[in-house]
Amino acid sequence: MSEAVTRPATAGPGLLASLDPLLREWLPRQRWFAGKGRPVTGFSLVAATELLPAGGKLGLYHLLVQVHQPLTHGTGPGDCYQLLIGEREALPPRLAPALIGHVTEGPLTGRTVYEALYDPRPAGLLLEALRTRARIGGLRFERDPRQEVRSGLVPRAVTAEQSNSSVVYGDTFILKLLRRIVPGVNPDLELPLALAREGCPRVPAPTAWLLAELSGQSYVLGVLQPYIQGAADGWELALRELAKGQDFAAEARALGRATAEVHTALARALPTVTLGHIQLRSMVDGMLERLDAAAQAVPALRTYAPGLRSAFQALADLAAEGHTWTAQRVHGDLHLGQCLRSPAGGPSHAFGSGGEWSLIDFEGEPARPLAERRMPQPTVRDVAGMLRSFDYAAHSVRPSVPGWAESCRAAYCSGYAEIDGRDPRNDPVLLRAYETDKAVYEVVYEARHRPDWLPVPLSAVRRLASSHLT
Ligand SMILES: Nc1ncnc2c1ncn2[C@@H]1O[C@H](COP(=O)(O)OP(=O)(O)O)[C@@H](O)[C@H]1O
Ligand SMILES: O=P(O)(O)O[C@H]1O[C@H](CO)[C@@H](O[C@H]2O[C@H](CO)[C@@H](O)[C@H](O)[C@H]2O)[C@H](O)[C@H]1O
Repeated sequence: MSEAVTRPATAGPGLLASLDPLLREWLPRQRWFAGKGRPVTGFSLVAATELLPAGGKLGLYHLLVQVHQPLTHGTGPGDCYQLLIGEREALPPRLAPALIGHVTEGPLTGRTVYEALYDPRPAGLLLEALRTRARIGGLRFERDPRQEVRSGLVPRAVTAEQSNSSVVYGDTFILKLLRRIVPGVNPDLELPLALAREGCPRVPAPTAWLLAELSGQSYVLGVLQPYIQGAADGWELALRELAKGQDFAAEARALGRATAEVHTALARALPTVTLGHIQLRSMVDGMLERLDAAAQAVPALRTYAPGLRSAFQALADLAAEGHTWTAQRVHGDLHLGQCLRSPAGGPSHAFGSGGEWSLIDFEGEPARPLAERRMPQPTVRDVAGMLRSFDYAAHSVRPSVPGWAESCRAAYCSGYAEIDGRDPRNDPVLLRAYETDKAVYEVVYEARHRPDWLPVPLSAVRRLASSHLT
């Protein structure tokens, strides 16, 4: 493994010529590929780092690749993706699912290339580099010096549906490699670090992270954090209870408390601002623009657009009357799948007693620009995300359990108020606007990624478009 920290970072010329035809076919099939539905017309190499030399038993490249695609609106440089590419003479059967293809062009002709994150040796090499705080070409492997990482922890790929890709090491750490990368500070590292500084026990503190320095710009490529052993996510737990016809209100209330604890710590750690008329107007304009774009992309949304617009307009009207709201850094894409509960009485690392809720994945909505994801926002945004999630769970089981979502939604808001002192339901116009914005996002997300699920957010759209405030 020592070669990871000593090998110079140069990738052979023509590498992309070998990979191009294979990536065109493979990339759009990946869950984390954000450009689905638009043809891939080419690639350019942003950076290539040779982690193990090509042509031997196992060659390994860390690549940042820009994918050329026609954009929906205008032109642009195309999204940049992080890839860890292995190349061998042949793949052992255990790696068959990781196959990208057999190379027929360029310098790797005759070799087999594959997704190397799912191969224990390359995955182990990344951990070793983080452990030893290696510098390899433009790659900087950083570690919190107060947190130790044992060498030799056995890697295992996470197979869950993800927007990025993760590997668990010895049930001790989990490394998330970000797939679509953008220059700048990534909230998925920034916010957990800030929360760790505040001593907030609700979020696993980053142990180590991977950065790239390219042409004077910094990119966050990955984050290693303690793995919560035996944890179940809120989505799994909710569906389990629903299947038994069981109420989930006590857990929902605990989740409301956990959310408020994280919000309180974020407000202490990072600046808060007051949103006045001008900021509110531009926020509402953003919501209206997203709705228009969504209605363009998903025809089923069009008939509800006037009703949905009224939810945003009501917020603009309040702002025009002089109402102001406090904004702060928030999670930005909070839903049941982002909440992990450690087993009662079981191991939970440094997270206090067993059976506690933790929040993960502070990346925000991956499709939104980084600057927008890092802007202070009303905390109601996260609350709305969770309320939507209870609704999602209730709509995804048959037979339905009457009143289940409503009881969770109420309990969650009560739990939130127990910590924060303010009940999100006391701000109905703001809450409806954010729930509507989220449901519109979900319609687009489902149309793009899981068309069978489209009826779930559409049912909320129907409700939100016709709900009139009393
Ligand atoms: N600290 C952790 N402990 C245990 N499991 C985790 C932890 N962080 C993430 N996971 C698991 O990995 C999955 C993906 O993590 P997440 O941060 O949501 O990635 P993505 O941004 O790719 O969706 C989660 O759904 C969860 O099951
Ligand atoms: O994978 P991410 O955490 O980045 O989030 C994206 O995918 C989510 C689905 O996996 C999506 O969430 C939507 O579906 C969930 C059920 O699968 C539900 O609990 C959420 O409330 C609903 O928004 C999320 O929106 C998307 O950004």
